[in-house]
Amino acid sequence: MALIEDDDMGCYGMQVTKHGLPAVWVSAVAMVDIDGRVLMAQRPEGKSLAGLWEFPGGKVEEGETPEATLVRELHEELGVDISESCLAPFTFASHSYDDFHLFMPLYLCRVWKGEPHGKEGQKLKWVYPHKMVELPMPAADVPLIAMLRDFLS
Ligand SMILES: Nc1nc2c([nH]c(=O)n2[C@H]2C[C@H](O)[C@@H](COP(=O)(O)OP(=O)(O)OP(=O)(O)O)O2)c(=O)[nH]1
Repeated sequence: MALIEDDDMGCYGMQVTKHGLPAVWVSAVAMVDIDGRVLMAQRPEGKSLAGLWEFPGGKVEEGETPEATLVRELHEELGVDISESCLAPFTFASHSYDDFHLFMPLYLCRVWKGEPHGKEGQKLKWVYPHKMVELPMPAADVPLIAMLRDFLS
């Protein structure tokens, strides 16, 4: 007998939290350079949370693993190629915005091919974790800063 019935699971991407918010799964990565700096990208005008600095990544599409999302997103957004085997699970964010609940695994990656550049016009910045508090970031990301600082410094 299945431990969890299909009806209990709901359709992928249609889950709701107890507060009635739709669950949105986003996969994100802290790309770490040789100096221990992390690549941050600024959300462009016209998007939600515009102007805030975020970890590269994006929404997990139906049928995708979070690792596959990052391989796709980093290629599309930054023009870099990564291998799934170079993605180390690090931590996650779980945060209720007004209209959805974000679940966001955060990976670490130290190896990639190519020089990251904002293919969609987004600004990029390499930031030491102890300087991240100075950057405006999405609310979901704020608890992740201390974890990166502790781990990387
Ligand atoms: N990539 C990324 N997204 C984040 C982070 N923190 C955070 O709250 N988010 C949110 C912003 C977006 O609502 C969502 C990512 O969506 P997305 O980047 O794939 O798509 P999008 O800009 O078109 O999103 P949207 O305008 O439809 O909200 O996750 C982060 O560190 N990295």
